[in-house]
Amino acid sequence: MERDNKAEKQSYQHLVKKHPCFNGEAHHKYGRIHLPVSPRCNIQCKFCKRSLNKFENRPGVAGSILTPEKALEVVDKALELCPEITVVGIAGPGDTLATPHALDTFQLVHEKYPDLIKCLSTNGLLLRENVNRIVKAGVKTVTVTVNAVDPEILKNICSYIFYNGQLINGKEAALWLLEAQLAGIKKISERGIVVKINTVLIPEINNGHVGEVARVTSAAGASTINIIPLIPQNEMSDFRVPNCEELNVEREAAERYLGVFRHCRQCRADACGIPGAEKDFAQNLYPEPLQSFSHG
Ligand SMILES: C[S@@+](CC[C@H](N)C(=O)[O-])C[C@H]1O[C@@H](n2cnc3c(N)ncnc32)[C@H](O)[C@@H]1O
Ligand code: SF4
Ligand code: SF4
Repeated sequence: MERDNKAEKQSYQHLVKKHPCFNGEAHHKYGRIHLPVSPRCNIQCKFCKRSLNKFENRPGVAGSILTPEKALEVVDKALELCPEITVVGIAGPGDTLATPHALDTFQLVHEKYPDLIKCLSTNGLLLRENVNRIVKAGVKTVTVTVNAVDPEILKNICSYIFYNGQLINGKEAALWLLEAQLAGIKKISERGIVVKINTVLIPEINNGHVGEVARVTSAAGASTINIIPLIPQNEMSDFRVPNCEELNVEREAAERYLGVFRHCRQCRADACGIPGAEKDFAQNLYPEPLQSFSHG
């Protein structure tokens, strides 16, 4: 058993050493490409506004939506432009498990580039039922966005979920989502996948609660947390951005339970290059005009 733990620890360290978004030291050295293949979502976070455009620099935005086959071509080109890329990530613009395109894409990328780290970001609603497919597609790191672990708080962040053909809202939606997220984190971490939590810090809604998010998700199997400041959008466009002190308070509370990643740049869903570097290669990859959200 001890040997297994040691081997697990070594493989974890080997993996995160080259992942710019799980490890602060790798952040300035290695690159990632986000493939925008997932147009739709199965829940509605009150702060999220998905858009197709070339000018906004934030999550939920991409210039176009790619098919899995086109995404593979984009990886070929990206590796030529930026050989520092070690991670192929899919982070929207919608949810990666709401449509099959992300897992189809990872499967194609894994067949051609088995050594690249595949990283999937999800709200977790459909995580537990997709564990086998995720593992088979070569995914090694999963980010689950968990904004609260108390349904009374979560119901103020998530308007509704669409689950098993049913639209559910309010506290019931929060309870379903939370149950799915924790069961999914547990199941996927038991398969050796490294799990990071994303928590959007929303002043007056979930501040003072992120330590609890870290405690509960750590017990479920997560290893790292990324606490990201709210970008006021959509139903939360009148909210304020948390200040540095508020962010630090939550990071310190979370650090008791999980490693804290402090370098997030809140990238677009089609970012390409070393996070935070001046040059983003997306403009070289997508010279063509915008496409619509059609292949959902
Ligand atoms: C656009 S989502 C796509 C992946 C997946 N649906 C999820 O929610 O994890 C990627 C990340 O962006 C974050 N995000 C979206 N809108 C945001 C906003 N207005 N402010 C801060 N973070 C935001 C989400 O919470 C999530 O962690
Ligand atoms: S789960 Fe992700 S894509 Fe869906 S609404 Fe929330 S932040 Fe946006
Ligand atoms: S959004 Fe944050 S975690 Fe994701 S690629 Fe950018 S810097 Fe890394």
